[in-house]
Amino acid sequence: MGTAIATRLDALAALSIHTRAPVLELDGHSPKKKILFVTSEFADLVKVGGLGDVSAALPRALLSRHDIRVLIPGYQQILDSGVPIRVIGQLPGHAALPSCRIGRMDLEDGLIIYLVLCPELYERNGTPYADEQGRDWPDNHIRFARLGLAAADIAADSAEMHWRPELVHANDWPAALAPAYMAWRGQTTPTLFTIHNLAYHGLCPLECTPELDIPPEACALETMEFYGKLSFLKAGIAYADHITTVSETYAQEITTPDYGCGLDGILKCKVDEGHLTGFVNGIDESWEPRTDPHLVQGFSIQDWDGKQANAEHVERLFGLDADAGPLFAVVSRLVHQKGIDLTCQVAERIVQAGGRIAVIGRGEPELEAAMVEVGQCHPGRIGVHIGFNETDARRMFAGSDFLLMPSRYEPCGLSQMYAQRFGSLPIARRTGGLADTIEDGVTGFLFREATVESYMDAVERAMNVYRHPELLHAMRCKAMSSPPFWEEAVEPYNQLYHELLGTVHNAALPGARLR
Ligand SMILES: Nc1ncnc2c1ncn2[C@@H]1O[C@H](COP(=O)(O)OP(=O)(O)O[C@H]2O[C@H](CO)[C@@H](O)[C@H](O)[C@H]2O)[C@@H](O)[C@H]1O
Repeated sequence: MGTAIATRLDALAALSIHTRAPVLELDGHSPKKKILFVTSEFADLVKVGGLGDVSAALPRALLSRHDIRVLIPGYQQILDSGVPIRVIGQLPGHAALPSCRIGRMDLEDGLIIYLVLCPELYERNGTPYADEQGRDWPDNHIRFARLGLAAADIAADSAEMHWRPELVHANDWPAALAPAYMAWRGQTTPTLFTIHNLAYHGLCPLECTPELDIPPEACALETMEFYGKLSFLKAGIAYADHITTVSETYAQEITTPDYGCGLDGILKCKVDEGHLTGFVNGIDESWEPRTDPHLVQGFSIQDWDGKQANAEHVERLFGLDADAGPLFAVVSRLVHQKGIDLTCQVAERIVQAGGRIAVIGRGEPELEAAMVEVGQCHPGRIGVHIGFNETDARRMFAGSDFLLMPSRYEPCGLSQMYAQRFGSLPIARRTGGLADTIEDGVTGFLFREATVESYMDAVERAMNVYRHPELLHAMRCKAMSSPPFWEEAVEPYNQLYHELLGTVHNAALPGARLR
């Protein structure tokens, strides 16, 4: 086993792990283009999961190349952030969508955030999508249609903001009506729609069509109708000029019935037309183990003391026995997607084998309860915190030996890359972005089936590596340098923006986009 790993590491070192996409030759003098990035989360201000991280990092990484600005609802948390807001525009209501104002925030690093200011829709306690009890807001269709329509209005210059985007980049179902409203109104500004998670559709009854000012012809099978409902996500797919998702493997998976969430048919058509591409996410530069201010103590491949200091902190925080057993971490939304039920099932076997587990997460009430119960059965060996805490999460990536991420599907996944960067080896299912970012036996451990047996096989391989410090060290070093930073990961978006901006509207982009 150990020899096999060492051999693979040597072979990889000789070959150079990264294969890079060919770089499109762009005119060095091409001017910065105006891009509106439409999203429902932005990590600095409001974050539920990975969409928040990407929305904060991707536009920043593009700032040197484009005049890119973010549009997001003016949630209570954002108004409370203390960053000054100037009102710069006003938009009328349409059907049941109330009128709103547009606010502008200038962040210290130069990124400009536009806010859709609409107190009756956004100024509430809770998350962007749900109340404090986790129940979806009943008017989410109005709240996020308002976001999409605001983007379309800004693209049409209706808000008179003296800034009009040349391309609109919408993300996930909450922003998906932006390209749709633009298409229904005959606006020709190019649009890009990025799917971060195909499982969240943004469904509402067909009867909402007039409320949302959706033309009746849009409620067809080829456009927005989905099993007798309106699907925001499907509208984004149907109307955007191009669609991306966040890894190459997920881009392929979603064209199959197993992963397509009922949309594999339309997505397959998009592939055939050359309109669907997968680009793996990057990580931002705050993921630097030497200097991250969240950590108890920094560390590097030359100086591991800080990793041990973070491990001891995590042990205390989660009430875990201080001993030599491997420390496993779970940092995750506690939802079916993430295979949390599988982790509950393997937890006892990990403990029996001498492991300890620290869990932080929140999500579906049944999975939260199941996780808490597993923790109560193994005091000192499994500690569970229900909640969301960025500092604790970072210390867990830094302090743990392994990250458990047995996702049933994973569009890209960021947690496994954060773990790698902080020297914790992910144990993950070979799916989506996990398959694209983890080299089995080199920068983590992959297993194929969503079963306890398959999962335990990978856990046992990890435990075996743990017993061979020289192998553990070699894998950690490889893992820490493997995740791409956004500075590099953003280049395919830059190229795609240029292609879309230089293409006749609605004409197919050349070449097979899905590789
Ligand atoms: N309890 C907690 N406390 C603190 N931090 C916590 C936490 N629970 C989760 N997090 C953090 O939330 C983020 C989760 O991001 P992921 O990309 O791993 O998954 P998510 O499913 O949310 O994102 C979706 O969008 C992203 C972005 O494209 C895709 O990578 C992914 O596959 C897709 O499912 C990470 O920053 C993680 O550290």
